[in-house]
Amino acid sequence: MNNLFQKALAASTPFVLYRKPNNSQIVGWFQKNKMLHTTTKLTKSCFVFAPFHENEKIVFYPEDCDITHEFIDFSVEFSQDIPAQTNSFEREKHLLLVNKGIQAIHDGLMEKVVLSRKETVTIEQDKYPIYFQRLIKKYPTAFVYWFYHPNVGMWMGATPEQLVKINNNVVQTVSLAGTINQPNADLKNIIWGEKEQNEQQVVTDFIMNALKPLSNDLQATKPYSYQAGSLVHIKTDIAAVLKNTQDAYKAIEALHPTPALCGFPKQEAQKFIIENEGYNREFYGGYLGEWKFNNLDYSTKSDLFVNLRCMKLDKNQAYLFLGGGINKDSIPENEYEETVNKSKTIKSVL
Ligand SMILES: C=C(O[C@H]1C=CC=C(C(=O)O)[C@@H]1O)C(=O)O
Repeated sequence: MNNLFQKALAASTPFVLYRKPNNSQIVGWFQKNKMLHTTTKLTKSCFVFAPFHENEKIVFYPEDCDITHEFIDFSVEFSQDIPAQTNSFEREKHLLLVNKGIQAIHDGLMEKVVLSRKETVTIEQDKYPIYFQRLIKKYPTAFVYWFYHPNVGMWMGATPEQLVKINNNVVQTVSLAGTINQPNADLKNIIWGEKEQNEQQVVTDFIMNALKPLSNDLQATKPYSYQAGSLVHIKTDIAAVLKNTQDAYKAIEALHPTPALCGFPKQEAQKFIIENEGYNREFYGGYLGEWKFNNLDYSTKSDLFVNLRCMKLDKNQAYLFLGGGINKDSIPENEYEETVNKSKTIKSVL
């Protein structure tokens, strides 16, 4: 087993282990004490763990952490896939929520809202490292992480969605939305429905408008099909050259949370989520990763991901966070089914 796992298991102090997409190294940040560092604005270089709601404090690990890199050197067994089970109470609850969202869209309150539910699964506490190893092996193109802070809790996930990759004055991001369940899909030949195309276009338009004031050179690819585990999404790659490198953080403030996790218009969707979802998303739908900023020359080199396909771990329980984009063409039963399919990303490693 990698030394990093042993170190994480023995740690009572805050840590994060992560493996970037298509990378053969695991990075570990270990804080030297139990302090909880929070901020409302990212200024110094750090590992950031930001919540979904912008008015809640951003957690970060400062750069003076013990930072270690280690090549992936383990093999791990997979247990048999447990078929995803339908809980009729959870299903009814989600159908009611989605129906309410569709009604609000028909009433003209908003165009799109991402509605989610939190599902509890029984797990084995001594298998946390195994769950993490399985995520690493199973999702080579995802950002896979294991985060722990005594005041925040333990989180783990395998996200397919980059929030931003920033290299000085170039910001790269993606519009990722629309879902079908199709393992090993023939990506070139997928025909997307209107509901999914619209759902993703809302995200692309929002990102382009958010970045426009900060850039004179903004480009987007055509939408294409992207495999994330057994699911396929629609994806557009977007790149902006910033007028001012100092605006890197403004780009994050303008983007987060995008309509891939929140909705459009942002304020209305966020209000609807708070008033109707019935639980606090905490760090689900937030973002995490490396924020590198040098205020002497204003250089930035950051790699941040949206926190989804994730779970919060508490002893022998895992809480899975499962959401989906709702628009005027949504069919509630299909939306529930989509959350069941999304739960397999995590359930297949438990
Ligand atoms: C909100 C989630 O996924 C987002 C990312 C890709 C596709 C999505 C969708 O089809 O609804 C969501 O916007 C989630 O996995 O919890």
